[in-house]
Amino acid sequence: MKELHYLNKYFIKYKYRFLLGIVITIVAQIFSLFIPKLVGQSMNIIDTYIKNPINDTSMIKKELLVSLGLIIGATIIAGFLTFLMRQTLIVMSRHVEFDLKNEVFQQYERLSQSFYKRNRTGDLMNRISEDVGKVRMYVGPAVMYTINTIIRFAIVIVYMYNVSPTLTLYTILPLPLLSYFIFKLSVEINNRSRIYQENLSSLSSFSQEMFSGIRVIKAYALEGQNKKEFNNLAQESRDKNMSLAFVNALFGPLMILLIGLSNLVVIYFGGMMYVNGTIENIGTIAEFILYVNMLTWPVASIGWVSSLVQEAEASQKRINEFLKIEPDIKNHNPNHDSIQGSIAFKNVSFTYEDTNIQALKNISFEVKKGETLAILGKTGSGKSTILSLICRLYDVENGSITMDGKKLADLNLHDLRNSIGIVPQDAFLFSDSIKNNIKFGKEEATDMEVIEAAKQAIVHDNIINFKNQYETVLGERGITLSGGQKQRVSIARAIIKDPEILLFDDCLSAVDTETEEQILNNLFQICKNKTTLIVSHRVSSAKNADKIIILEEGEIIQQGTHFQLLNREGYYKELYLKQLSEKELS
Ligand SMILES: Nc1ncnc2c1ncn2[C@@H]1O[C@H](COP(=O)(O)OP(=O)(O)OP(=O)(O)O)[C@@H](O)[C@H]1O
Repeated sequence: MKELHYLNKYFIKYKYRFLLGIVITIVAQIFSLFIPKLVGQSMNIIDTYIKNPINDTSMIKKELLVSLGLIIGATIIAGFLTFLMRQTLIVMSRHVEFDLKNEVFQQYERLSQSFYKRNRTGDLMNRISEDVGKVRMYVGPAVMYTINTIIRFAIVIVYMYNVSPTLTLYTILPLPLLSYFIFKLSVEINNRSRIYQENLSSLSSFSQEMFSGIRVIKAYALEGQNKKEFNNLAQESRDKNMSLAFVNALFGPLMILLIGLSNLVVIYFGGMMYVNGTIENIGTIAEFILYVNMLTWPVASIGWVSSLVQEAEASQKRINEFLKIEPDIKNHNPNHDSIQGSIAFKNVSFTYEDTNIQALKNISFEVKKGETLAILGKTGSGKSTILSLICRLYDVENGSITMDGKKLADLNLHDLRNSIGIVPQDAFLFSDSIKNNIKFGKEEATDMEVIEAAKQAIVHDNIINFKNQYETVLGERGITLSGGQKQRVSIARAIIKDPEILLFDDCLSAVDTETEEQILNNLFQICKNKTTLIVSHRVSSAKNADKIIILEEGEIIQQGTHFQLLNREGYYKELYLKQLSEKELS
């Protein structure tokens, strides 16, 4: 139960609802307990008539009708109160579920990039859906049935004891057995259901990946192979489900068997006691049979609830592990910083912890506010890493990175990231309208601003050719943009933000050179007062920059302006000549 203590704060938060739920449960139990008493009384009326038959039965009929009316009344009130009990306690658990989901999600948002590399998306999704769902079963049904059981037990046993202590003892004797069997069965159901869930998650991961890669699958004609793999997984899933269905099917009959057993005990011992005169009224037996039936579910629920608590404990443990993780990148400065955009790297070396790859070696350069720096180099030479470090997705341990003369780590993290507009290499767009995708950079942007940004990114003409224009939905249920269109929407998103620093990570690779030229001309105007870093493989993207650095295996091998570098033998000149001849050829 240690891990579940974490949830106490939610019980405190919803204490009034919780207390109300307990009060309603007590009142509901009291009303439901009138019923056996009234049934017992009715039986006694009949018993008295059988023992002393009279001609005028109208009195008996009247008494029976009154009893019947009272039974119906008590049943309706008890039913309504049970409904209210669920409305308070189960609804409270839904509130806790909502709060906990939000808490986990907020924690996900806080955590750094490295966390996402260590954990699989499926696991993250499971925490927020499956695990939170299991915890809710503890906060809701488990707590509700425990309260219900305790209250019902306390009241019923007192009632029964007052009527006949001996028969009470016989009645409750088989109940621990019932609870034990139900517990064992619930544990087995949970185990099999976990195995089935795991299998189901492999099946859905496989399908999800297949749908995402459907183009490659079709192009390589791999449908048959995939079908076979899917079939195997689906068969496994079916077998697991059947084994789960088997134990599930035992639950009902086992309950009925054990309830029947308890009833037999009451009938047998109650009958014997009636015969030898230990109990006076036959109605007592009927009353006890109803008590037994009222007790069996709460007793059975002890077993079921214990397995729910076990499950919830395991789930909360996993959730707590995530909630306790501190992000690697923390904000050390609560005060606001106004960022100008002068960036300086001094002897920066950087190694990715997980892969142990040294991406940067002793890098030093400076970009002043309003300047443009182009970074060129072979693939894997460390260009994107420089941009990641500027966004403080990782902290450096060797060397220093400063912004406006202040260490990056000493700046307010939110202000730093807010001052940056980044266009990543793999332009990610959300399954939303084009307009909202662009507005992601500035939520309050007007339609005019959206159109203006799209025009600057040379994607406006493409957008207005779509049937729904800026309202066109992208992604799974919408249209698929071409690589170049995606890149340009992503550029528009950065432009609309109007940040102090713009970082373009090889984001023109999928557009033709003519469009590239147009975009670069526009960017040249937009970026006049902004610090701009352009990562590229093309000289055309770099030639107008104030400074160009060339990276090779994490080291700067050349730096200077376009003309300075053209006058030196080396990577840049070779690249220029190669790309020039390619252009001439085309
Ligand atoms: N998130 C990461 N975790 C671990 N290693 C990484 C990560 N990102 C990059 N690397 C490694 O660091 C090195 C530099 O990668 P980086 O992405 O900075 O190169 P790049 O010059 O931008 O390459 P490209 O031109 O192909 O985009 C590579 O060897 C890469 O495998």
